[in-house]
Amino acid sequence: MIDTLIPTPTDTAEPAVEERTPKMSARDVKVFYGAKEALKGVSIDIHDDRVTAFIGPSGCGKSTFLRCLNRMNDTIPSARVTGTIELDGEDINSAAMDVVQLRARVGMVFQKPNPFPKSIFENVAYGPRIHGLAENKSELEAIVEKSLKRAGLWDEVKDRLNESGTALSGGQQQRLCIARAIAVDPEVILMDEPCSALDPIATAKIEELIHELRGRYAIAIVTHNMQQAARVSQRTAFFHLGEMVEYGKTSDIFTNPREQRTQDYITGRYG
Ligand SMILES: Nc1ncnc2c1ncn2[C@@H]1O[C@H](COP(=O)(O)OP(=O)(O)OP(=O)(O)O)[C@@H](O)[C@H]1O
Repeated sequence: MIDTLIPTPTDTAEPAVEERTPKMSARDVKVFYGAKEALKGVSIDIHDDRVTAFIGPSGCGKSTFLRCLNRMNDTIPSARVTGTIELDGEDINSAAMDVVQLRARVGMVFQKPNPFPKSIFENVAYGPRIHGLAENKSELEAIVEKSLKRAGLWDEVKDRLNESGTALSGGQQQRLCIARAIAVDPEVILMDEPCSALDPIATAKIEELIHELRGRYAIAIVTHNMQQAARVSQRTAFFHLGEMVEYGKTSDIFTNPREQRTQDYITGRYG
């Protein structure tokens, strides 16, 4: 075992789910921004009931890869993606895939909380409404309540649902964004450094929430914070210079990595 400053990961008692079909499966995924190859052939499986963390130094391609998983790179004109990514065995880049539907099934929470400039209620109700998930007002209200409860925000906002989402604190806004993602009944939630704009107390709340949501959704999280990866995830992928260097149980990555580059990173030799 190597000496790191990382808390002991808590995934050791986790049952093996490798035998199950992965929720998402990426094979030889490359991303080019113009002529520059930012991601050099990443293959990884993402499972249900589990948090997968992507770690690595700045610019190594973590966010680029995360964005491939719900085709957010489509919004960047210079980006070109090759390789295959499947969701429940379906190719997400095929012409048959409805990208709006895909982004409901694979929701995303960004680094900076980005609620719409609308009421708290509307922030959560918008997605279910455009996806036709509620037949009437009371069904919509029930979805909003359930989503805010799952995001751990209901008690704080239930008496002010008509106030603007942007008037909430940063941590509350981020939980509102999580409620918004949950409201359309996703299967996967992608989080791109969801705590980097938050103070330690708000961060702890989001980490607790990730822990609670894990049983319901497959979660993939990009984080700069190795302690956070160790606390919240059961699987960790280490990226370096556009490659995915190592992927495995979080406890193995932080205590017994196979690759020298992973060891150098987690012991703070570079990053
Ligand atoms: N829209 C873009 N256009 C051109 N190059 C980009 C774009 N987005 C990212 N890149 C480049 O791709 C590489 C990977 O970037 P990416 O943001 O995925 O890394 P990261 O590991 O998430 O970094 P950080 O931890 O700093 O967010 C970097 O060299 C970056 O400059």
